[in-house]
Amino acid sequence: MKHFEANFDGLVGPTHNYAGLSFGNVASQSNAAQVSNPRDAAKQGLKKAKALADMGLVQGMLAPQERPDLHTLRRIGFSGSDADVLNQAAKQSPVLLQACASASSMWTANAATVSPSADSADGKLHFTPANLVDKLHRSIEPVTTGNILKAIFADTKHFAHHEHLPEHPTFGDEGAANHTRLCHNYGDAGVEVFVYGRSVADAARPAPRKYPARQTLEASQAVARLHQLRDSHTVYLQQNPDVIDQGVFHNDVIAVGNQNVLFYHEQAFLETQAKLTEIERKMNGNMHFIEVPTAKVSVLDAVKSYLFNTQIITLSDGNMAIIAPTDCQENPAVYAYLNELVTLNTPIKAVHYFDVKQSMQNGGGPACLRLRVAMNDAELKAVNPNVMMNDALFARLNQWVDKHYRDRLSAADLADPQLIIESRTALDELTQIMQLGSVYQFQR
Ligand SMILES: NCCC[C@H](NC(=O)CCC(=O)O)C(=O)O
Repeated sequence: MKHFEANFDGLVGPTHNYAGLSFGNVASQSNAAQVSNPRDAAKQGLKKAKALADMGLVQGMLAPQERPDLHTLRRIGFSGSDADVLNQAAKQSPVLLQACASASSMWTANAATVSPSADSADGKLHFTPANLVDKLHRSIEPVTTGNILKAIFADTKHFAHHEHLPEHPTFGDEGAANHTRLCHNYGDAGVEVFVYGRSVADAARPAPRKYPARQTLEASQAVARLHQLRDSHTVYLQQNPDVIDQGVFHNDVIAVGNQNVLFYHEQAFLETQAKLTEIERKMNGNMHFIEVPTAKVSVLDAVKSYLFNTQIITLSDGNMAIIAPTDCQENPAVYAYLNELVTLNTPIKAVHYFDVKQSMQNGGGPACLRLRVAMNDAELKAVNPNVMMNDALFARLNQWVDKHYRDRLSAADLADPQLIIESRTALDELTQIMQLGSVYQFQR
């Protein structure tokens, strides 16, 4: 039986826009009110996904969500026809309309936490959608995310789906962005590293002062229980609150792992040495810890370039490659570091750069755009094949984007009643392309 890591990228939705909704996310805040290009955004993402499929990786796509979310707008008291609801919201509270119109589900690293069958006591592959309670615009994602995941990973013999955690700050959960699974071979029981920003129960632990810590220890522990992980193969690690205050709103902005490689910034964690020792012990040794010193790359440069929001992938020859945003090439310190990294004696031998600027401008790099699912042949056979990337799907989705997406979207456009009609028409067609059934409110 073959074991490997599959990546499921978020297809960027038709309402991709810059609304400055994410306090603590520097790019989101600094690009607020810029005009976006949803068509380019979707195509940049598709290109990256296709390139990984062409490199031999198993690559799927996850469908975007219905936006503007009229169901939520009605739930908070806007009424009448769809056009009335949008019009009232735009007049009375543009920020609520923006929160209900974000295409933020594109960052599927925040869709869910995933534990492969090799790690869980019942031998199933587990999914828990993230509740994303820290941000209003993201807190409305988990129900539809769960519907989409169930439509793709439907077979209950292989896949276990949990409800998102209770919607309270105690259980602030950001999904895979704060979770890294390490292993020697993908089929071996791995070590699941949960990185949290604060502990609710242990208020004595340090916490950020300026920006929110989105992930709590309590949420990480709950997910580990649901996924039936063993303590002997689980590590809880606290993010350094000082870097959260410098814009590291998720752990995947400052660290990334693959197999026995952990690539992270010197300032990423608290109690770094003790925790790395625990990881090394639970992995039974043979780890590659690649620590990037501040002297070579500052936290500021890491946040700007998204050096750590890269994907580390294993190629068929066993070597690893980094999938980086072109922003890393444009930052001299980071580019110099990456050029040096491939010459060092680590499994990482190459870096490939992709332009994902439409997403980057909202604080989402290559790693944010994908949900990793380590699996085996038998499990892959049970996955809905219509979401898997290949020449035909790539061509079909590019046509679909050309047909339905706008090439510019500003805040004012979000109230345009035509936008919701376009979005629903597009998504209805997409659910047929991907054979997802009725996953959206407007289809139920
Ligand atoms: N993993 C990357 C997530 C980026 C995402 N940005 C946003 O939602 C910005 C949306 C806006 O400001 O329009 C976030 O902060 O959760």
